[in-house]
Amino acid sequence: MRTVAEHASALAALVGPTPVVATPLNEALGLVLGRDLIAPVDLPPFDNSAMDGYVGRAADLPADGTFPLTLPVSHDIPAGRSDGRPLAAGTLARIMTGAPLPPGGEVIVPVERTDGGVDRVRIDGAPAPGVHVRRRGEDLTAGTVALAAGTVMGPTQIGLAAALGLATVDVRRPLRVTVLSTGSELMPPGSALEPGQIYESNSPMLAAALRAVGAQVRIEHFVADDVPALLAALEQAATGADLLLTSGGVSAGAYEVVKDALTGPGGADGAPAVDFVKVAMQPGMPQGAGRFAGVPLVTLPGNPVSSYVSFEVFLRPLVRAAMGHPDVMRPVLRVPLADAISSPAGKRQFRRGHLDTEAGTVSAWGGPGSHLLSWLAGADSMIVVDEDATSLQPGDEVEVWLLD
Ligand SMILES: Nc1nc2c(c(=O)[nH]1)N[C@H]1C(S)=C(S)[C@@H](COP(=O)(O)OP(=O)(O)OC[C@H]3O[C@@H](n4cnc5c(N)ncnc54)[C@H](O)[C@@H]3O)O[C@H]1N2
Ligand code: MOO
Repeated sequence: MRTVAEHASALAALVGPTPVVATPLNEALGLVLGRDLIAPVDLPPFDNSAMDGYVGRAADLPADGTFPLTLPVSHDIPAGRSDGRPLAAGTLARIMTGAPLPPGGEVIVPVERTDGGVDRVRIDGAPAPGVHVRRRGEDLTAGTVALAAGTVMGPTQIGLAAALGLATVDVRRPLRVTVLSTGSELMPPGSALEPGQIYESNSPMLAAALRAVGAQVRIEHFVADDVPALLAALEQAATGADLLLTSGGVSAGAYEVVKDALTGPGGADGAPAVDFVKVAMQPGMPQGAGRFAGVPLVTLPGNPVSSYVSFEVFLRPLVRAAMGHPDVMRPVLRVPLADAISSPAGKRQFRRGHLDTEAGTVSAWGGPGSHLLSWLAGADSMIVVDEDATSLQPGDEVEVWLLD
């Protein structure tokens, strides 16, 4: 049996980083910069006022001068005025927040320290020159690194890139994943179920989980346990995909369509193109990985909880790494258990968890069965029990992964 770490390494070897592409800013949320973003302009781009008020010359408005003092207002400088009209000696200009300082203007008097006059204004006191002035380049200087390669483009990083006048940023593009579920018992939503049939839930769940980490997902219509039909569906699924993801059909019985279709030589050297393996974990033991038509392929077990846990353990880190994320793991805590749990010897167990933030404990949420989808949907965490632990008591500390 493979360890969890061994299978994770096998998958990592299969899927490389996505290319860095110029991407429109409004499509960059959550994507990772592939190279340093160099500021093309200064921020702020020019000296400007931080206050609505009046701007004067230092010689006309000495901070230790005699106030009140009344001076003529020569002109208005609203934000956006660009003619650069100089400030005549012995006058003030009305200036608004964000408007450029006129040549000669050094002292900003907030409107609150004046009578607010339009043609002439009474000044009740003057700050020192430079106070309330936002200097060109004081936030960022043109030619320096605004955002380093590896930065995740969140709302504030997008704001900064926009302020620098950039329409696109060079980010690793989303990984393109095609999801394909298998099983003759599976039915689409809205259909009437015959005995033995169930509604298909893995592809919507896996697609949503993949989209939540920024992947671009296509769902191929799920296929029956029929090898030619699966091969045809995989051919279609492989077009334009960076990764193929199947669920179901990989365990030990008959009618294991994924295993049946993909076992046997397929690699260039006659080696199997897909390895079907057992991983020492519960749930999620039967796994597979390889290539189909040259495209990396990961085969997940069909039980819904097994499929989702496999996503958390293997796919989520894989997708995040391919997209250049600095952090591929969920936030991890060490938390004491509220109740006893048991775990199979020699397997890493992933139990659905529920945190009690007041008590500072975690409980197993539902049993270990890999069909218990409703308990999975109610869990806020995953409890990870090491391979060598078989019986844990209340108060024992366990590793807990925080889910969204
Ligand atoms: N004799 C053995 N039987 C099983 C073993 C074993 O080692 N020996 N392993 C068990 C484990 S562990 C798992 S996990 C499952 C994996 O089975 P498959 O990957 O072949 O999945 P299926 O047999 O196709 O389905 C299992 C189960 O999940 C339901 N399912 C499948 N796909 C979907 C879907 N898209 N949406 C909703 N539900 C789905 C399916 O109806 C089955 O109930 O094998 C054990 N058996
Ligand atoms: O490993 Mo299966 O995934 O236990 O249910």
